[in-house]
Amino acid sequence: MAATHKVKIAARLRPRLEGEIVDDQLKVIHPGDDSNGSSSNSSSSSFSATSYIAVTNPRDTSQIFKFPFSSCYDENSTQEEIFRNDVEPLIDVVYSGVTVTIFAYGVTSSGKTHTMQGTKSQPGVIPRVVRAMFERKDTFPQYRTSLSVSYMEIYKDEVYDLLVTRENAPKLPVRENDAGMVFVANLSSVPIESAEEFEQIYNQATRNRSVGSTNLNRASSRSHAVLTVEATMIHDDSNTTLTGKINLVDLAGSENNKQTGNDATRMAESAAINKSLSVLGQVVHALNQGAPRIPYRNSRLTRILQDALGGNSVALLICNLAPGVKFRQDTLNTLNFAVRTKNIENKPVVNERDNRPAPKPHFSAPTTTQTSSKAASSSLLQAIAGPSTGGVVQASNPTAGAMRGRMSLAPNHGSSRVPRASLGGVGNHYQSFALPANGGAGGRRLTSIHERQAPPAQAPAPGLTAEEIEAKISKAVSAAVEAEVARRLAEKEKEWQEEQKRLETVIQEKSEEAAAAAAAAAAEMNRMNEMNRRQSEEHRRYSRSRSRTPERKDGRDVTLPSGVLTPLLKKHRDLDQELKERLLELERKFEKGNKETQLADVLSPVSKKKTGRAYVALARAHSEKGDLEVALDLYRKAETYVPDNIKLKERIIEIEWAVKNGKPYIPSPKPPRKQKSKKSSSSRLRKEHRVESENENTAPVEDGGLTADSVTSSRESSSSGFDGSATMKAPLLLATLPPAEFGTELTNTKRPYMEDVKTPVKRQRRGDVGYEIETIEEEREVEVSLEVEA
Ligand SMILES: Nc1ncnc2c1ncn2[C@@H]1O[C@H](COP(=O)(O)OP(=O)(O)OP(=O)(O)O)[C@@H](O)[C@H]1O
Repeated sequence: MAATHKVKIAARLRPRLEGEIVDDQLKVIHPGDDSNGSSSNSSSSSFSATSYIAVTNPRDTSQIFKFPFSSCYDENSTQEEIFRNDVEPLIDVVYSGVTVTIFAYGVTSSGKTHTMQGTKSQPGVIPRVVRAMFERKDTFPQYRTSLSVSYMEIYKDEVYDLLVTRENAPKLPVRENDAGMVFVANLSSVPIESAEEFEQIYNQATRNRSVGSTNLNRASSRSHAVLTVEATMIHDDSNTTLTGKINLVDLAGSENNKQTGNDATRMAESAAINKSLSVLGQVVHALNQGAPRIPYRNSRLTRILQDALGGNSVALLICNLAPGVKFRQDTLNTLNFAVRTKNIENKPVVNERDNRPAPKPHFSAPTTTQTSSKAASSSLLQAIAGPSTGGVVQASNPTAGAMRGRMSLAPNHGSSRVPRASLGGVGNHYQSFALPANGGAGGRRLTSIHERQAPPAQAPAPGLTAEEIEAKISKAVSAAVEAEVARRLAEKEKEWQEEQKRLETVIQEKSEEAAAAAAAAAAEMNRMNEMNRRQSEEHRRYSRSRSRTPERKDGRDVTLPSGVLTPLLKKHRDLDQELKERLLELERKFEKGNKETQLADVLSPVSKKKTGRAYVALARAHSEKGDLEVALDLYRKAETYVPDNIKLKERIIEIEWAVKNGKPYIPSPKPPRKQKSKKSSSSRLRKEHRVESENENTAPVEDGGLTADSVTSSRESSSSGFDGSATMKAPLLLATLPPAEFGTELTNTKRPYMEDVKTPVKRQRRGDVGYEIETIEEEREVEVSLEVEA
């Protein structure tokens, strides 16, 4: 008959902590409470089959979720109550040779460690269990009973022995024996003689546990801790050993990194914690769904808890709840997890071993079962089964007889730290009797083989005695059994290797992904740094040149005044290598494939200057209009014709800067034409100037170029529209400027800039008079210098 025991759930709400904002949306309701759950703050917490946890839906406060559990503890509950109600009855189950697992689950800071470990004044489940184990130890006079303890933590998905000093603690492998039992290899087990001795060992070991401070918990567990107390009961008369165990698991809490304020180390821990808890959820889900494959192997935590979830142990889940508002969603998650877990059915078995030497296998030997211990555990399991338990619980080990004698290694308790079996019960030199009841047991297979071999024995060959026939059959059965065992071992080994390979591939992939991401991030970082460096370099240069004028005036932005760089650049022209390179690059860029360049090549020097001036004038008109990108383009075209004009280069840089930084660019008023006779000393220049002066009002076209003067005269003579003759005379300019825009621009730019230059009042409006004069002087230079240099 199938013996099942559902995982039992106890929910515990911790009291409010100092500074915590708590509302009344999470309550423990006991039978007899009114509909508002007003009695949940009764002085004594309650334990009842019909208690439930009530949580108001955070999205719709009119809706209340109810989570009924066989045990619900409110914020006034004591450690003693929880122990008496839910834990103590399990002690006798342990002494009947069954494995019991109690685990505390909940969000970080919900009180798991408090419940399991407690404090000196309020000892939790662990110290109370050990005390009770010692108290019960001598009540089974037919057994010689000894207790031992092992303690491990799963930190970032690696298992460490907490009973050895941290420096010496290697990562321990999790393995599975051929009967499908999971165990931690080389985990030490320490015999204990008294509760006091245990406490000493435990306190020391707890200091080895990974604990860290987060925003939510000053001493937050960064690992899952599993303490196992094992009772070994030797029955001398029957020469059998009964092994009962209790696993006490303090899980690390699920974490929301936004709330915990985790740093990089804590984040890595948190990721491992959350991942293992998520796999735990998947395991529970798969068990509920009756999935063909349960993902125990996806984390070490679930592999180790395998026996407690759908395995062969009796399990109690203590669900810890935090009352704070900030935990509301986590509380709902925890309760949902608990609801799903309570449907999981385990099939507890009695772990009993026959220490007598193996009898010769006999095909017709009657199967001997350990009825006394089975009966004891069966009745105990029935006693602890709550209303949620599915039917009569009956532990059985149908193959104990079949296994008899073959597993005769006695557990070694002689030395103080002996690598021993832990959860699941099988160490490298110690065999458990627990066989999975859900189909994979080697023992069952052996039984069926035994049965399959039986028929030939019932038809003895003629001429052989009964003993001879029996011997032959026994030999055949032994051979078959050995072959089967070898096959199963090979299968397991293959499976294990495949799993290892798969994990290695996953790890490899993940590390490659991480490396690629890190490289990309580093490259991006370098690019950003380089950009920042360039920008600040550029900014520094400009700031230096602007240091004579305040950044802001009357709260409004003052853009970089044009021409302000002139003295500086002149002075440091040869030294400013970067600027030179940039200018050269700009020249190259615009020279390459530029029609203007080709045209400039065939123009005379004078025509080049004139065309350049024309472009400057147009560019200036655009910049005054705020159309900086077009202006920039025109200035660059002008540069094609007058590549050596330093003023022009400065202008281009200034406008580039303004465009790049989204700043306005306010050009100074158009400078007055210079008296060329004053500036120029060469007769050649004077002659050219004369020619230009003569042609000033006729807007001459020379070699297809349009002079700045022609545009200027058009501007001054026309208040609207575009001069058609200019269209004919300036084909190059028309290509860059639509007539309509040009007309607008003519209207807008018609202003008496000559007067402006000379009127102190106007200059004062912009601030510093001296500065203004200087600026305008330099402005003037940009355009006039074209003539001068020609
Ligand atoms: N029932 C309780 N009575 C009084 N204080 C409690 C109770 N439960 C928890 N606390 C207090 O709440 C705080 C957080 O509890 P605890 O460290 O046990 O949480 P935890 O769930 O183990 O957290 P983590 O997962 O981060 O380790 C502690 O200061 C603890 O003393």
